[in-house]
Amino acid sequence: MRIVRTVAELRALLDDERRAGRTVGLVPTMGYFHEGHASLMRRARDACDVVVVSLFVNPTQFDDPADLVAYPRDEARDASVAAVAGVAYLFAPEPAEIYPPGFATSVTVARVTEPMEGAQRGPGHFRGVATVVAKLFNIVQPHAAFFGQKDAQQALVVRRMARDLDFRLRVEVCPTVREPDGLAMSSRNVRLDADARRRAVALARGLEAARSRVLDGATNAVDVVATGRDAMRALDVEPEYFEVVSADTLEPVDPLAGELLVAVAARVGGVRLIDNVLVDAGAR
Ligand SMILES: Nc1ncnc2c1ncn2[C@@H]1O[C@H](COP(=O)(O)OP(=O)(O)OP(=O)(O)O)[C@@H](O)[C@H]1O
Ligand SMILES: CC(C)(CO)[C@@H](O)C(=O)[O-]
Ligand code: BAL
Repeated sequence: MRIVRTVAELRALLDDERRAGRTVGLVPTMGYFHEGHASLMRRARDACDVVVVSLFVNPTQFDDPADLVAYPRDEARDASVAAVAGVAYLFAPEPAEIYPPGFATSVTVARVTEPMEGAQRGPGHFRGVATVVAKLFNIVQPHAAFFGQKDAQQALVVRRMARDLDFRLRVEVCPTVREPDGLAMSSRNVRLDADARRRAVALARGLEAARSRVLDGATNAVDVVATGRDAMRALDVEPEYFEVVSADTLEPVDPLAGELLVAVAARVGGVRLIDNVLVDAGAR
């Protein structure tokens, strides 16, 4: 596996790969790899001949400077995880390579960016995500790009942007990988102390309780949300938001029907976590 620092070098390498007839898969990340990241890399390796992983803690998507400073980093360990997963190129640029002096452009996606993470983290969050992902799509020009369902709203934002801006690639969303107790893997989990780690399972428990309530026939989102919130409070965790919405548009559904996204965010011991499940209300 080769570590690449510049756009020019990566472009030259990938031009050679494409000339040789090989397909290219891209896995965008912010590093500090766990099994969720590795599963995306393996899926990309199965689907494409050459896998590029980008490792860039994108400053423009952090509205909270403390969150950016505290974001965990370990490039050496990440490089070995990526190599084992069969990655060909680890693109790990400095911020000035992505945002050179004079940089003045951003990509704004309307509607799906507005609720949940957009409302909590501020309008800059998804603008930062969409802008850097658009740049990565243009730099790498992959045949397919792989994202995790754990960041469900981000995946919808990326799909919307790719469709609206005519990017010629397939966006694939891969299942959430969980710890044995159900906690969704996340780079930020490393910041949980022992008590917070024990209580962090509240997000998965709340989502499971809500899913059961939908599958038991609930038609009102308010009831489902109350069930989910109660299950979380049993572990002394108060959600920032707990929503049951259309999985396609993130808009309210009343009465509950079709493919639903149940999504939650909560601070546990000072660490902000998110999680979600898809529930097919048509299957009941
Ligand atoms: N548990 C997981 N299962 C599957 N995919 C995941 C999981 N966690 C993250 N991903 C995906 O990996 C990609 C890179 O995410 P990122 O580097 O931000 O990791 P992260 O663990 O989500 O970090 P954090 O949530 O702390 O920002 C994203 O597409 C994200 O959805
Ligand atoms: C997609 C992404 C790499 C953009 O910085 C980031 O939001 C992430 O890691 O999910
Ligand atoms: N994993 C989503 C990127 C972020 O938390 O900023």
